Amino acid sequence: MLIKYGVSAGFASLGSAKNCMLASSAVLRRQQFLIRSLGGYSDHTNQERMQEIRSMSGTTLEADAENVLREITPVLDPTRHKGQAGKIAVIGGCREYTGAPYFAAISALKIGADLSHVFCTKDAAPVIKSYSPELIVHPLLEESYSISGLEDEEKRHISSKILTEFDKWMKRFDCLVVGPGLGRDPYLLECVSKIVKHARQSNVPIVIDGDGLFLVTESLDLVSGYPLAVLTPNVNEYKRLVQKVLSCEVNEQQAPELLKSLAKRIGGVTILQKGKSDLISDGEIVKSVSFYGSPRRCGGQGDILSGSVAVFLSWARTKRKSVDRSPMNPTVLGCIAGSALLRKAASLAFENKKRSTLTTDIIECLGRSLEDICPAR
Ligand SMILES: NC(=O)C1=CN([C@@H]2O[C@H](COP(=O)(O)OP(=O)(O)OC[C@H]3O[C@@H](n4cnc5c(N)ncnc54)[C@H](O)[C@@H]3O)[C@@H](O)[C@H]2O)[C@@H](O)CC1
Ligand SMILES: Nc1ncnc2c1ncn2[C@@H]1O[C@H](COP(=O)(O)OP(=O)(O)OP(=O)(O)O)[C@@H](O)[C@H]1O
Ligand SMILES: [Mg+2]
Repeated sequence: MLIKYGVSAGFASLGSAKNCMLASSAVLRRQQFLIRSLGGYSDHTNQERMQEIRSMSGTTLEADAENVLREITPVLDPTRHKGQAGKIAVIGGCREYTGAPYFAAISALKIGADLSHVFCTKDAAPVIKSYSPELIVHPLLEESYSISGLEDEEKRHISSKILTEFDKWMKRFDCLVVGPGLGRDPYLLECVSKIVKHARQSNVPIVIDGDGLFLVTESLDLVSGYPLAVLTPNVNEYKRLVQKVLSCEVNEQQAPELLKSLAKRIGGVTILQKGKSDLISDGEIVKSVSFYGSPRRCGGQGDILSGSVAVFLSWARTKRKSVDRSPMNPTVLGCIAGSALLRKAASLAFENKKRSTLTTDIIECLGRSLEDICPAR
């Protein structure tokens, strides 16, 4: 069953009937705007999409994303110390991909986390360090090529040293992002599987993205039944997940229902299905973030999203411990906030840069986008 808007939002600030009506009309206006903005396209898929959005109006999925952002973003309190606004670690970065972990880790800082670490392969580390002095970069992981020629016993020894080293850090993190630019090397992925298992034992939330999704699609047990796991698949990653778990093809017509079944089947993990609209489900409710971002599809936007979700999820968990005003799962709140902020920043960047908009331009707009919604004072 899809949750009706206003009941699902559940924030105290939306508690009165009057406020609910105001909020509903704001959502309707947003949907009408979205329908208008899609109206310029004539291809079949977009016609279907318009129909889908119209049919959502009765039982609207659209999250009240700005309110979510306001609710979970902490005030800048001078009594707080370094680390209290979030300590994030990205596990990713290999010989091919150094941009993805950088985008995820720097986005976390730009939003407001205090510390952002990257655990990557030895070869990728100097490159990632050279992008930014703000990141703490650990040249920890090994790929098969760097240990080729070693005996199996030695390989096992290296793998256990990597795990021991990571364990020293793990409990300090509020959230891990596993996968941006991780690559698919079997030795490296085996090591990362062990890291995920340890993180889970320690109840550290984990956002799984990029090649991390390749890993968990092959080994669902890693996340199955873990409520602090968030999966952020793009269109391909989602197709693979649906085929593996539900043994069927993706059906655009029943996207919310399919997503909810998938999240439920993986034991109540939260899934953020990226696309024209971002759809989010924890197996209980489904929410969407649909307002228009940018028509540029440059690589790296999903990496911004995974770093952002990690920060907002951590903030939502902290807020829940202190006030507990929202009945929504903190992982769902983190996804709504991350998706909304990325789309707003992409839209701002596109206003300025048009066709030449790149991921770094979007990252530069994260701060202003959040500031517009939650002024720092
Ligand atoms: N600068 C970088 O270092 C970047 C590295 N990235 C990393 O690259 C690795 C692979 O990620 P991918 O996103 O390419 O993996 P995917 O499995 O999504 O994509 C694999 C192939 O599918 C194609 N594809 C992607 N989106 C599609 C769509 N909407 N419809 C049809 N085909 C589509 C791609 O062109 C690619 O050839 C991950 O580790 C990821 O994190 C990306 O995050 C992009 C930026
Ligand atoms: N067709 C689209 N129209 C509008 N926005 C989109 C569209 N597709 C994706 N997005 C937005 O871009 C964000 C990143 O999604 P995308 O599918 O590009 O991820 P990705 O492929 O994992 O990216 P990356 O290149 O970082 O790996 C999504 O959260 C969504 O908000
Ligand atoms: Mg990606």
